[in-house]
This record gives sequence, C-alpha cells and structure tokens, in this order.
Amino acid sequence: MATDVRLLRQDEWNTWYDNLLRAFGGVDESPEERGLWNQLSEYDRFLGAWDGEDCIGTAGAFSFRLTVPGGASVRAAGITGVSVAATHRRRGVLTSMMRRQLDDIRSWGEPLAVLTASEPVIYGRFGYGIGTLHVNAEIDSHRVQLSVPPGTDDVRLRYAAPADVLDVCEEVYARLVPGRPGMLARQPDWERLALLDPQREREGASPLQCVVAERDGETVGYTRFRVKPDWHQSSANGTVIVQDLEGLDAAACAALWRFVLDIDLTSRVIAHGRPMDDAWQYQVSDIRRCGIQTKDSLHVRLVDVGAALQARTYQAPLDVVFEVEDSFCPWNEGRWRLTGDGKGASCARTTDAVDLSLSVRELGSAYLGGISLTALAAAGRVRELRQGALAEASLAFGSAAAPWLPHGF
Ligand SMILES: CC(=O)SCCNC(=O)CCNC(=O)[C@H](O)C(C)(C)COP(=O)(O)OP(=O)(O)OC[C@H]1O[C@@H](n2cnc3c(N)ncnc32)[C@H](O)[C@@H]1OP(=O)(O)O
Repeated sequence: MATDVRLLRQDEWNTWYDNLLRAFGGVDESPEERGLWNQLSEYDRFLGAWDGEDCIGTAGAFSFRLTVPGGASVRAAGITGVSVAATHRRRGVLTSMMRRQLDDIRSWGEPLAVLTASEPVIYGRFGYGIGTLHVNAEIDSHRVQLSVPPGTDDVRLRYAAPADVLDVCEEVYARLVPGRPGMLARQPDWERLALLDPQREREGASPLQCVVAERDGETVGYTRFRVKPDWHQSSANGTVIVQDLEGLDAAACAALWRFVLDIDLTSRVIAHGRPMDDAWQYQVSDIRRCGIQTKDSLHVRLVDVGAALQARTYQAPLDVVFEVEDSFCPWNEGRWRLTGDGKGASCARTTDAVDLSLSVRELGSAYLGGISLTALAAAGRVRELRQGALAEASLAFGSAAAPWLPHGF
C-alpha cells in the first residue's frame, strides 16, 4: 500500500477531522466545539495520511510553550489528533507519521515534543516517556473535613457566569504558569476550551458553573464545576464535578476546596487531573475517603537532547556524562556532558567516560522532575557506571513543584 503523508490543506480539514473522530468512536461534537478545534488547527504543522483519495491517518503538532524546571518557557510541539483508520491499522501508518513529525519538529528547532496518550503503550517506541502523573480524586465529602490555613476566611467567594469572568481567571492562570513545570503558556483562543460545555459530557449534570475567589477586590482564584443532583436515595446525594480549581495562594485554594466540599445536597466531589502535590490532600481529615488514584498524564520526548537539557535548571549542582540511546532519532545518540545548577546549564557532546547510560525515553520521564532517575534505575532502565552519579543526577533533576499538565489537547 502506498501511503502519502503530507501537510493538511484547509479544504481537507472536515474530512481529516471526521476520520479522527471516527477513530475515537465516531461520536459527534457540537458545532461550537468542532469550530474551535478547526480554528486552533495549525495547517503548517498538521499532517494527513492518504490512501488515494481517502484520508486514513491524522496527526498534528501544536506550537506550545511549556514551563520547565527553573521557570523557562520552552518551545514544545504538542502532539495531537493522532489516528489511523481501523481499515489501515498495524501497517506502519502511525510510524510514518511519527517519522515525518519528529523530523519536522527538529527542523523547526523545537527541543521537546509532548502529548497525552489514549493508550500509554503506543508512544514509548517513538522515544516518549511518561513525564507527569496526576491525581484523580472521588471524595466522600460527608466524611471529609478540611483544616484550612490562616487567611482562608478573608477570601470572598462569588458566583459568576464563566464567560463573564474569563479574563480575570486567565490572569490567575497566567501567573501560575511559570511556577509549575508542565504548564502551557496560553495561546490565543485556547482559553475558550475551558468554556466549552458539551451536553454529551454532562450526563445529567448542570451546565458549567463558576465561583471566583477575591481578596481586597482582586481575583485570587477560581473554580469551574458542574453539579449532578441525585435524589434517588433517601437523602440528597449529589456530586460536584470539578473542572478547574486554581488559586494564587494557599488561602485562596483552601477557600475554593472548602466551597466545593460543602455545597448543600451533595455528598461527593470528583476532581480528576489534579497535581500530585495538590495541598488539599494534606488538609483533609481522612485521606482514605478521597478515592485517590494516580494516572499518567504528559508524555515527554526530547527531540534535541542537548538543547532540551540546557533549557532547564537543576535543583543541585551536577556534572554528569550520559550515554543516550535513541534509535528513532539517531541524531541524539551518544555521549552528552551535562553541567548545571539552579542558575543554568550547558549540555554538549563529549568523549569522556560515561556516568549514566539510558535511553531518550528515560530522559523524557525525568525531564520535568516528576519521575526520579533513581526509580528508573531501580526499574533497570538507567545504568550507573560511576558510583554516585545516579544520586547526583537524580537529586538535580527533581522539581520543588510537582510537574502538572492542567488540561488535555
Ligand atoms: C496524542 C494522541 O493523539 S493519542 C491518540 C492515539 N489514537 C488513538 O488511540 C485512536 C485509535 N487508534 C488508532 O488510530 C491507531 O490504532 C494508532 C494510531 C494508535 C496506531 O496506528 P497504526 O498505524 O496501527 O500503528 P503502526 O502500524 O505504525 O504501529 C507501530 C507499532 O506500534 C504498535 N501499536 C500501535 N498501536 C498500538 C496499540 N494501540 N496498542 C499496542 N501496540 C500498538 C504496533 O503493533 C506496531 O508494533 P511493531 O512495530 O512492534 O510491529
């Protein structure tokens, strides 16, 4: 079969998108949702695979900026919309698209590629490693109390229509981005995604609601959520489904968490995709009643090992030589000396003796500071060739704030 992988043309978008939706089950989207994704598509970075006239593969790469440890905002391709028609699966179409895409990303000078995976098994072979985890919580709010920090009672909460306060919520979001690796600087129109309120996702819940947190007239946080009433049992047992909850400080966050946990006629709070170090976990009276699970979130690929490793800073001084294996992007293969500290880093080719041997996938996992090199070594995926190098690198690669991707793409 001759498959043609090429840039998507604007007049092909509807066909391309129908193929993508079908690969995910074929459920329709509202015109508003579809229109927004159309608008966000970047034609010079989106690929289609064609078998004659038929679109049989899709893949895109948004032009993101990703916060890395130290706070720099680094160019990163946000891989999206990957699909292959079920009629053409397991014949190498995805592999051809990944080949073209990673070559393109390299030619654009972007050191990183990131994605969220429908199935984590797909992307390791292309050099992606799990770089962030997140928490999914289902909290029994009748059994869990929150002990809040000083200042929480000074935070004023008020309801507002989500669209009416979008600008102030975005200001809060923008202030949080540099402080947490894994967050994405907002690109034009991406803020509208948070307001999409598809009927199919409500499953009996209310339209999106919003509460902003204010102090001295300034917005210091917000939450967007839905409420799903449940009158079927002897008492009301509704559920609060949190979409976003962000605060600029501990008191603002605590006020918002206390609010969602205390809404009358509800007994459960579902909050998925939360940071691993979300503070409420250390404020609740009974963590076992919070139904906590962890899940892989952002998968990270170092497209240019040298540029990526020197774009971040390191928690402790380090000077290590890595031997990197990268069969899919062989330009990364070989020895790299990384020296750095909390102020900056440099990473260059070397012929010096190797300290640590690993594949580019492990570097992707460790890159944002969420998965430790020590843990990867314990799993047999990093080899230490100079005693002490593993502890040194593992400490240096860490991050004070757990890396977190706040939304999918
Ligand atoms: C970032 C995102 O957009 S994530 C979304 C990914 N898309 C989806 O999940 C939609 C539904 N699935 C699909 O569209 C397709 O099955 C895809 C895109 C996952 C795979 O496309 P294919 O063209 O079949 O992949 P391809 O033939 O290139 O496979 C390459 C290798 O990966 C393996 N592979 C691919 N998909 C899977 C999978 N879902 N599970 C296990 N192995 C897989 C293949 O077996 C093959 O292995 P091999 O090299 O050892 O033989």
